[in-house]
Amino acid sequence: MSAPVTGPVPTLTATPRVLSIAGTDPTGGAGIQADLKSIAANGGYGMAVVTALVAQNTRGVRSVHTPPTGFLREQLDAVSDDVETDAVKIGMLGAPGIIAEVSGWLRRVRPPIVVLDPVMVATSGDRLLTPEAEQALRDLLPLAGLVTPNVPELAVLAGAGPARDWDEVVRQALEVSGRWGVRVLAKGGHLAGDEVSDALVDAGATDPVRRLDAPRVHTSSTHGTGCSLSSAVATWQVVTGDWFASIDRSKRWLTESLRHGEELNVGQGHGPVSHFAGLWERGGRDTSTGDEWWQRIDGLRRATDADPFLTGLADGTLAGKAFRYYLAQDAHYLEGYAGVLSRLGQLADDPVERAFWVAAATACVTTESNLHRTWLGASERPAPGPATHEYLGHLRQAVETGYGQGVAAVLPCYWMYADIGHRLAPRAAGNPYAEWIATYADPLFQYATQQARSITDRVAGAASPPLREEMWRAFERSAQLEREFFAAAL
Ligand SMILES: Nc1ncnc2c1ncn2[C@@H]1O[C@H](COP(=O)(O)OP(=O)(O)O)[C@@H](O)[C@H]1O
Ligand SMILES: Cc1ncc(COP(=O)(O)O)c(N)n1
Repeated sequence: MSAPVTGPVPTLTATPRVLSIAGTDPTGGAGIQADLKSIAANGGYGMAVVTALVAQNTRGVRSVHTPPTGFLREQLDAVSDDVETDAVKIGMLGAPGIIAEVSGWLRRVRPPIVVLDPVMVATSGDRLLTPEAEQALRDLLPLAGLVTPNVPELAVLAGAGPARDWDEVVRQALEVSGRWGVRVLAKGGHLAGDEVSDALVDAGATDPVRRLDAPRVHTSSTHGTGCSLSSAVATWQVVTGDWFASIDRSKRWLTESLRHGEELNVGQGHGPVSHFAGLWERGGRDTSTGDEWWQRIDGLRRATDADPFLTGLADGTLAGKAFRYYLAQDAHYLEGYAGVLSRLGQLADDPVERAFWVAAATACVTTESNLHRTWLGASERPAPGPATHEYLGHLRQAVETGYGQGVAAVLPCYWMYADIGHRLAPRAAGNPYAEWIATYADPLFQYATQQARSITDRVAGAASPPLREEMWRAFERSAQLEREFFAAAL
């Protein structure tokens, strides 16, 4: 039974009204066009005041047209005379006159949330801020609640050369934060490595450096990532009131959008990210944590694919003895696994999820008895091997720690088998193991895998960052044990 609800009932948050003050990108990937998409994708209502009209595309900037500053003021006043703005995101400012105008407006209107993306140079390498404007931009920093420089921009703000590694990024961010009394989101997109780190740096806080890591997406579609991230953070900050939580949500959304950027097929240079990919896929705002984990175990999955047990299954050369050992272990495993699944059924609050786990446990028992009838003789029953023991021990421990950990721990057993089955089935046609492989390529099993994935996404989407981290560890450990389970047969 779930605990009775006590304390204040949270009210539904109204849609955040977010204003972007930035330059344009007619190809829609950066600047104001990206900001509006990002605000909408993250659940806000976007508004836009144009500082500069930029003739640019995914390959570079051709020219910049700056309307008179008096007209900029008219745009800003047109918004603030009429609309109550919950958050402002500031992007390309270009020149000192524009900075002065925006600074004056901020002092008059005092919007509650201000995120400043100190745009200086486009991804293409073209300057978007005149060198004379750099000092004026530094003077604007204290008016912002958060400043989001990339590596070269941070260096300019710190008055140093571009950082070459993460420690230097953090040092420069602390320096900028301390000197201007501003929170800094230091972004590591320009550094190398398979993980991309960002950090919320606040020199005056008890915990001055709070880091977030995400898997690096290997893509050329990185145009407008900074614009999109800062707009998302401004939007989430209205909802959460917590900078770190807002950055975490935004970054997970951005990583997913980066992953789908190339599918848009826009332009020949650095293409845009796909702001609405998650929305299109799931009809909701939550990001797919499962997809992120799946990408993180990419190396492990490749290694599993190359495992001699699996290559032997695919081409039919696997020794019958090894296969029979594997099946006997699988029978032990399924027995324990059915218990773990029914425990998940007891823990689930949601009736649809409860029904899913109970049905899954039943299916597991049926599969195990079929396995005995069709593949294993009654006499063949070696004791559970160390890999089987360890895997089951891990699953039982995870499910006893909590529903989220349990859900995450059982996911690899679905997903890795469904994935391997789907890919091996066509290659194995006609060989002695084809029938066994076909059970995992079966559409019903693929469908169950989809359901297990969406349950995981739902639970992880609602989880606190520490719980999500525990879920990830449970998932990753299961994926490793899945591989060891195959390897143990040889
Ligand atoms: N290839 C990538 N994969 C995942 N995240 C990325 C990638 N490139 C950039 N990011 C993220 O996008 C955001 C913008 O990063 P960055 O490239 O440093 O700034 P900018 O777009 O302003 O140059 C940061 O949160 C960064 O971690
Ligand atoms: C109008 C405008 N503003 C900002 C950027 C920077 O884009 P990025 O986010 O890729 O650094 C841009 N290219 N154009």
